[in-house]
Amino acid sequence: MKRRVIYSLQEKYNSLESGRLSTNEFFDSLFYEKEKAAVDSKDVNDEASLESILKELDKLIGLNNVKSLVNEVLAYTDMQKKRKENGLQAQPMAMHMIFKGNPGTGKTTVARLLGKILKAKGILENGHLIEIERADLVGEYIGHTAQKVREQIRKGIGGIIFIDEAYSLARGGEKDFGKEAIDALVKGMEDHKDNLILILAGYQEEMDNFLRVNPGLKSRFPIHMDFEDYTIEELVEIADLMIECRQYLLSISAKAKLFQLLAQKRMRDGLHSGNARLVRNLIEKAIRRQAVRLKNRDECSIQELMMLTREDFE
Ligand SMILES: Nc1ncnc2c1ncn2[C@@H]1O[C@H](COP(=O)(O)OP(=O)(O)OP(=O)(O)O)[C@@H](O)[C@H]1O
Repeated sequence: MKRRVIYSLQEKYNSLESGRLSTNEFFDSLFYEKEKAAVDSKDVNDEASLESILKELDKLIGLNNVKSLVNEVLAYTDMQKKRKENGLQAQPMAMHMIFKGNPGTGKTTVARLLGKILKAKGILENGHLIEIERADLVGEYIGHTAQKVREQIRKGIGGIIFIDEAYSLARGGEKDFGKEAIDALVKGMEDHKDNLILILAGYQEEMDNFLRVNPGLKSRFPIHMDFEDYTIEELVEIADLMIECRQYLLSISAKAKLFQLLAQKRMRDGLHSGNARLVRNLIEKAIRRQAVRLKNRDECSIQELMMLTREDFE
């Protein structure tokens, strides 16, 4: 890229010397080259990082509905760009979302990746995620709520505001400042609709109720995504992924033990047993126990340093 610019610079200088370019034209063309080089290299970087974020998304186990939604969004933005280039109307898409699902089903992880993807696509300026809850929005006296909401909106601009257990905003009924927080949020998301995405997240049933008692909200959140509970087999695949990321290995008997533990937990606590969050906790605990098991050894092979055994999960 640099060589091409320098070469054309030499050419331009020759044109200036021979009088084919005026001094003004010469300098204008220099600015054009500089800006074009910057835009080109930004495109290349964005493409590269988009590819690596999409790979990260693809690696997540299951979540097929999420993956196909991301595909739709990417296709839509590409088509809008092409339509614009051809002089057709291009509508920006409202992308406020509702995420419904139990804890540990990947809602926050997906929201974080979406932020990065939308940044790489040039839809959001920063793509950062701020995670907030009722206490960050609802104040204690008149005027306090509006001030708190404004502050959170300010922090979220250019990225995503993720409100966990969003239905708790409606918890206190008519007299509570929660209703004021909802109204102020709606105003904020309208004011900044081109550079801010709001995601309301929480348990399926509670979210459905929340949207039923606030009918005006539903239409403002055009994208609804259900995060299903993982099967035990999927949880074991998630475990494999987490272990690989941390550069550990799972012995065959450790894997069988992990399967057994996950199935027992699911039997005992049902679908609230923690999904992928439970897997992460079990693995982190096993890693600590492996450390205790090995700490008095004089020497450890690489394999021993990496292997989690059945006893680490007992
Ligand atoms: N499909 C998946 N593949 C791999 N890892 C996953 C998957 N889903 C979740 N995880 C991992 O499980 C952990 C918990 O996920 P996350 O925090 O996104 O869940 P959540 O639905 O937001 O839960 P909570 O509501 O409790 O915050 C994270 O470490 C995340 O990376």
